[in-house]
Amino acid sequence: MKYAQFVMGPAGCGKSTYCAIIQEHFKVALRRTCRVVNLDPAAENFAYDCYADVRDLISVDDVMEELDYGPNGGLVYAMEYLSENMSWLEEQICDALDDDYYVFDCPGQIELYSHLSVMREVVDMLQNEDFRVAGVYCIDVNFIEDSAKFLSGALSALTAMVNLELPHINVLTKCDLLPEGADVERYVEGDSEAILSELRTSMHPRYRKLNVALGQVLEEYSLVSFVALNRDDEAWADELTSSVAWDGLLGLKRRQGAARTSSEQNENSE
Ligand SMILES: Nc1nc2c(ncn2[C@@H]2O[C@H](COP(=O)(O)OP(=O)(O)OP(=O)(O)O)[C@@H](O)[C@H]2O)c(=O)[nH]1
Repeated sequence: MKYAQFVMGPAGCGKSTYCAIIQEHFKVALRRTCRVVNLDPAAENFAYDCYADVRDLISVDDVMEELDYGPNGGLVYAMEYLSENMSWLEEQICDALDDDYYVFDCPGQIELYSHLSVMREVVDMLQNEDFRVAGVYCIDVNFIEDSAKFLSGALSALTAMVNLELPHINVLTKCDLLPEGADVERYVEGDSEAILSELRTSMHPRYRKLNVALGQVLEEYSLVSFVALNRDDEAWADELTSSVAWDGLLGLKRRQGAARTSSEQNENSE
């Protein structure tokens, strides 16, 4: 079994930063390699060591220049090109061994998770190659400025979850930007009642039934809760590996055990 995280979320929410943190955590704390694959043909730069880059196959800049497309049309064209050339991605992961760990830095456009099929095709391909894949959906703290924004962020996470049918974890990024005393707990703990009660006062009564129904949907999918990430908090990544939910979905703790065992074996044999 090989492992992969599919890191998704709206543009600029901190996906690449999350990938860089995870890669560093694997290196320093788990003493393991984590291969990060960039799947965003519009990416400009990232802080991680990139193992494979979709821009070697096609980039949005090339599509815009050669076909005179705009950035959104260019992104869709590039991702459809990837879909038609899935063998390129297969080649990038064909040397993956049992227990290897990959993280895929995905583009943010919601179309890719609502009605276009390419991301699902990538997941299917990985699963066929014996990867256990988990979805990690990032939204940043802008989405918790009020409950209506949070609802829209949670629904976009739900869109990705139902389309990819992956075990799914939400991450609330950029928590260092929260104002002092901000009430983040109700989002992190998944207190849908508190969120609905705020919506009751902030939105027109005509939306009340709809909001209650949406709250129920999110709760039933366990989508209200988020793991809070502050890139400057070094303890975060450690907490991640010791969390039962993360371990169960992402296979991290087991891998840590495996890493220790193999390094102990090395020490013993020296
Ligand atoms: N303050 C703060 N800024 C962050 C954090 N994470 C990311 N950023 C900043 O947010 C911006 C976007 O971060 P990225 O990691 O590139 O976000 P992304 O989702 O990969 O962006 P796209 O690939 O363009 O969709 C960058 O300027 C980051 O430095 C964080 O935890 N705190």
